[in-house]
Amino acid sequence: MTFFQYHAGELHAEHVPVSQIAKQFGTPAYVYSRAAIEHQWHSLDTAFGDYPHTICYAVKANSNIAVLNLLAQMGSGFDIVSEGELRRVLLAGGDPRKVVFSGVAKSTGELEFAMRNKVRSINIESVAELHRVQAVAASLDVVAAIAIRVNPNVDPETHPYISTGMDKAKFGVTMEAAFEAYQLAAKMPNIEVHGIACHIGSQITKTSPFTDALSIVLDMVKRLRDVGIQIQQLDLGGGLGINYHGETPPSAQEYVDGMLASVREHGVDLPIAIEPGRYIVGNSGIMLTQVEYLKHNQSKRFAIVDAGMNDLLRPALYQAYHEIIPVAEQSTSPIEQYDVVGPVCESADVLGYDRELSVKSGDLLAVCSAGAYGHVMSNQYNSRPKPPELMVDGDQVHVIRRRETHDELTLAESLLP
Ligand SMILES: Cc1ncc(COP(=O)(O)O)c(C=O)c1O
Ligand SMILES: N[C@@H](CCCC[NH3+])C(=O)O
Repeated sequence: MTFFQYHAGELHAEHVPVSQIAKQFGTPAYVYSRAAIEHQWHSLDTAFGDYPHTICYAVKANSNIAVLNLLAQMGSGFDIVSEGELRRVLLAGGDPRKVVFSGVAKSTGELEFAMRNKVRSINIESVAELHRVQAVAASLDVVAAIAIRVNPNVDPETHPYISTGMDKAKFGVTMEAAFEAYQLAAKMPNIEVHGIACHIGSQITKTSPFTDALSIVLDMVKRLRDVGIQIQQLDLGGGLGINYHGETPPSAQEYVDGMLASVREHGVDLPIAIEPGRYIVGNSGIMLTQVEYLKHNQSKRFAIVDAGMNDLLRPALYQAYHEIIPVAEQSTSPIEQYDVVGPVCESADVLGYDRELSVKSGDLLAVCSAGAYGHVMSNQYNSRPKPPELMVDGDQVHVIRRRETHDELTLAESLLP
């Protein structure tokens, strides 16, 4: 189901013509669909049926407080990786008792903040961190609930930059070290062993890496049981992929069914938490951009647009493919093959190579599947203000982050005395 569709030759976001959004708010701009976000979240939630579960949306994928608020209202929990993300969750009305805290480098200050706000679980990524968590909890005179994020050494078969569950990755604790770390944690006075966590990577388009990792996790849960350590929650991470360019990832139901079959088979039917990010917001957003100039040389044609790698980094960083489609379906311009490039002074500033487009200067284009790891990874390189974020809800458009101004770009800077 898509909430971005053509009607009468015009791309719409829900009921709003996208050209109208561009006219009112300018370009570049991120446009999200509320109904799409809700649909994706519900599809995962209902897939669990009455099996005890918490969906801990991965805030890093899109951390706009309006998005978080929407999810909090639906009952979502959150996966965070920093104090900043926890502050956003709290601002958005999220429940800290449904928050899991991941990340390899949690500072003492961040741990204090998380403990003061009573997050559900601190997902420990090293033995050194376990010692720090014990020390911080003791200094606050609290008991911190933890999970150990294990690294099952499973290949998620995705881009190497977004693979996290193999032994060469910095994430998590190897299985052998985790078994020992749990026994150490069980003896620590200010630690409560709550769960086990595992996240093997992102944009995973097959079920097998998830079930392979899960069966390793479940074996560990049973081993821990045998030494008297009772795990209360399985946090199975995020990573479910989406369709950017013809991928066919498992559906929410297939993904969840795979998990439930596995836990039942192992006799370990504990409550499950998952940490989906991309699946919920990825295809719920587009980035709108306008063609500034067309240009060609002997070997290439370029459609030079007003959005660059600073606005959407994924193509430059991961060679990620995002569909680029015209906002007006019909055009009188000839169809040509273009590299769609941005204004930034870098050769990697390409949103898409060799795209068949019929465009002229002034035309609007939509860069699809931009709702996850889009605005959150944007930056002001080349002193370019960040684009606005707009949320369409039926026939309404809400500004959920206004366009940054040029004045704001230098606000935190000062001249030498
Ligand atoms: C610990 C953790 N949880 C959840 C996610 C969300 O991943 P995705 O957006 O692929 O669902 C990530 C990012 O890969 C992560 O590092
Ligand atoms: N930023 C990545 C995903 C990273 C996931 C973080 N654990 C992307 O855009 O695909």
